[in-house]
Amino acid sequence: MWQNNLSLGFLIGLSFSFGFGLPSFLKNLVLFKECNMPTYNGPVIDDTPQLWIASTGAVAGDASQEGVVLSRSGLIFPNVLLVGSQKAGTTAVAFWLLSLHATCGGRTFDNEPGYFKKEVHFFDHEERFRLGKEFYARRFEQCNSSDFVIDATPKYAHHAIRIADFYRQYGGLLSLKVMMILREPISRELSAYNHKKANSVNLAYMSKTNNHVGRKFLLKKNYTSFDEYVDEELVLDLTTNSRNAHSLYSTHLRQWFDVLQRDQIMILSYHELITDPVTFQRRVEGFLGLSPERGEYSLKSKKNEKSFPGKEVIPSCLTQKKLADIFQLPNKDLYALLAQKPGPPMEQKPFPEFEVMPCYD
Ligand SMILES: Nc1ncnc2c1ncn2[C@@H]1O[C@H](COP(=O)(O)OS(=O)(=O)O)[C@@H](OP(=O)(O)O)[C@H]1O
Repeated sequence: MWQNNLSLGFLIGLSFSFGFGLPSFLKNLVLFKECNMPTYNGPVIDDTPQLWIASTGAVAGDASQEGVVLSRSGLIFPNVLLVGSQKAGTTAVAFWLLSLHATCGGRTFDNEPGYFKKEVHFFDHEERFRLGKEFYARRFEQCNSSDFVIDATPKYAHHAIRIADFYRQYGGLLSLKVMMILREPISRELSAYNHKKANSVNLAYMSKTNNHVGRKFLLKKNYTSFDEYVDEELVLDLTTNSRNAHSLYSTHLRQWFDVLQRDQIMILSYHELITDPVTFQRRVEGFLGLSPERGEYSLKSKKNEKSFPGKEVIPSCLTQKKLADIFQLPNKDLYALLAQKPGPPMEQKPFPEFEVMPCYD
């Protein structure tokens, strides 16, 4: 299968087509000329597009001691962002990635909720963003020997412009890699509803979650069903393109495509994650330049089977039809956008159209 050979072939092909000898580019890590960190003795590279190629040279488990990802300001920021979509398997993918030797995630302070290690919520939480670059970088100080520093905050999908401005200002924009997993919108919305419902009914969880720091994922009111939630809240969010319109993917992707080179962005399919996790994993490995995992933890398809009062596993056909009508044009727009702007070689082409889940009458 081409996917199985993708990572190595891609690395070798790119390295030679861009004039990098394989051994040297494996050593080259992202560093910017303004940076003056005493711990780094490797090459100083300007912030040019070639850096993207250089940074793909890292090999899982081969994170050298000099493998520091430094920004122009001398601070460590993530060089890999998994920006969503919310409820599209980002936790499973982040846990897999963070289990590899070459990767490093955030750490938490004070009484921040534990899941802030996976999702740092810097760009999407105003009060955290206002604390500035040092606040963000402090969470990654322990990553100074990692090739890949990862923040997997699903709500970053909405914040392309802010994120690009930040990296443009402090360095690293051209070597940043962004991944986004897309899930059929109605099932994504149902999953989000269930998540909010679970948190709303689970008082123990709520009291554990730090109210001040963690923005809670709760229902605005105690809806009795997905139908009611759709009618009273979701339709309005979607038709007004509110900040909760997470499933209007093309709107967000257009912004990402404007601020980054298309090859810096990998669009992945949730359907593939659940039906063929090995191929999904190979794509991510190829994109990041990780060698296919060597006995390390691998990505597995594992649905959340937790049950709680009020959980709904399929929507009513009436509600599904209502949402299908709303998503029809945005989905078409998404397929056209992805066809028009093809991504890195390991991305699925054409991007598979979403399959609607079963419903009940
Ligand atoms: N490994 C794996 N394979 C396939 N599917 C998985 C996997 N892990 C989680 N899931 C399903 O993904 C949904 C949760 O997505 P996220 O982790 O992105 O949620 S969150 O945004 O971080 O809250 C949630 O979907 P629903 O079960 O439909 O709610 C999970 O079941």
